[in-house]
Amino acid sequence: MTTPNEPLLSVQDLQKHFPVTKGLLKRQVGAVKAVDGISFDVFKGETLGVVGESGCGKSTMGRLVTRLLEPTGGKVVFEGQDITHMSQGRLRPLRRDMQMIFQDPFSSLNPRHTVGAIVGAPFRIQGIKTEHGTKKAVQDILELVGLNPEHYNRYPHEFSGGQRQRIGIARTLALKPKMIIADEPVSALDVSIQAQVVNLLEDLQNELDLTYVVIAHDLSVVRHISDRVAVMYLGKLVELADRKDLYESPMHPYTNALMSAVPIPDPARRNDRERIRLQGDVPSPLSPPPACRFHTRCWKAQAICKVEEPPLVELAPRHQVACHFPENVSKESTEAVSA
Ligand SMILES: Nc1ncnc2c1ncn2[C@@H]1O[C@H](COP(=O)(O)OP(=O)(O)OP(=O)(O)O)[C@@H](O)[C@H]1O
Repeated sequence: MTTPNEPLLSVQDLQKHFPVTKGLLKRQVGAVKAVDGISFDVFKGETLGVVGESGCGKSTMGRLVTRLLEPTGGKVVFEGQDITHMSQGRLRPLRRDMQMIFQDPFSSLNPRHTVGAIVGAPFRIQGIKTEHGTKKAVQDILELVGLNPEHYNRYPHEFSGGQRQRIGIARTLALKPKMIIADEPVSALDVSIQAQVVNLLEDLQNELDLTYVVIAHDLSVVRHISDRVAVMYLGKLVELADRKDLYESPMHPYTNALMSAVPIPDPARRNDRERIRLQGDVPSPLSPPPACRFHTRCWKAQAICKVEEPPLVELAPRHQVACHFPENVSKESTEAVSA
C-alpha cells in the first residue's frame, strides 16, 4: 500500500535494448536502445501524459511498466513492490491493478468472441466469482462505458470504432484496476469521436479513482487529459513538468519545438509563437548520438552538449529538464546548471 506522498508507480533508470542479430547463428551485432535510462513517478489519481515523436520509445516504456516486456535494466516499483523481476505467478494478482489500453481497438478484440465474452474474460482468467454472476457484472461495465448492456451477445464488427474502443476500455475495467496505461487510446479514431473517448476516460477516472499514464503523439489530446507531461526523445526523458508549465514555458529546446507546432486556439494570439522547424530526421536508436541525444538537431547546442550527457534536474518547482542550456530560465541559473 502507498501513503499519500508515495508514488503509485515509480520507474527508475529503466532500459530496454532490443538485440539486433545477423546471420544463421544470430550473432548480436548491435542493439536498438528503445528506452535508455528513464526515471519518473506517477502519483495516485493523476494523469501523466507521455509525448514524443514516433520511435522515441513511448510504447516500449508502457510495455515495460506493465511487464509485457522484460527490461534490460532499471526498476519498476508498483505500490511499493519491486515488480521488475517478479515471476509471472506473483505478478498475476498485480495485473488486476495495472491494465493497458491499446491503440487499435479492432485488432486487440477477438472477432470470434462476443462482447460479453471479451469483457468477461478477465473474470474467468483470474478465477473471480462476482456477486450477481459474470453476465450482470459485464453488463454493468458496458453501461459504465456508455454501451448498451443489451448488446452483450454482439460481435466486435457490429460496433463502430469509438464503440470498439469503449469495449477495450470496458475489458480493462473488469478487474477494478488502480492504474491504466493507455497507449495512443484515441489515435485510431475519427477526430469527432476522439473527444468522446477522452471525456469517457476522464469521467471514469473521477468515478473509479483511477491513475493514468497516457501515451500519445497528439499534443492536444495530452494537453487536455494530463496533469503532468513527460517528453521523450530517442529513449530518454528530456522534460517532465505540470501540464501548464510544460505547454506555456517549455525549457527544453526539443519541447519548445514540439509545442511550437501545436495550434493556438485563440486567433488573436495565433502569431504569438513562432513555429520551430527541426532540421533532419530523428537519428536511429541503433546508434544514437553521444552525450545529449538532441544535439544533432538543436540550434542551441554547444561543445559540452557533444561530450556530456545533461542529467534530468529540477530547475523550477516540479519542473525537470535534461539540457545544458535550458530556455526560459534566468541567465544566472543557466550558468549554475552548466557550471
Ligand atoms: N520488438 C522490437 N524489436 C526491435 N526493435 C523494436 C521492437 N519494438 C520496438 N522497437 C524499436 O524501438 C524503438 C522505439 O519504439 P516504440 O514503438 O517504443 O516507439 P514509440 O515512441 O511508441 O513510436 P510510435 O509512436 O511510432 O509507436 C523504435 O526504433 C522501434 O523500431
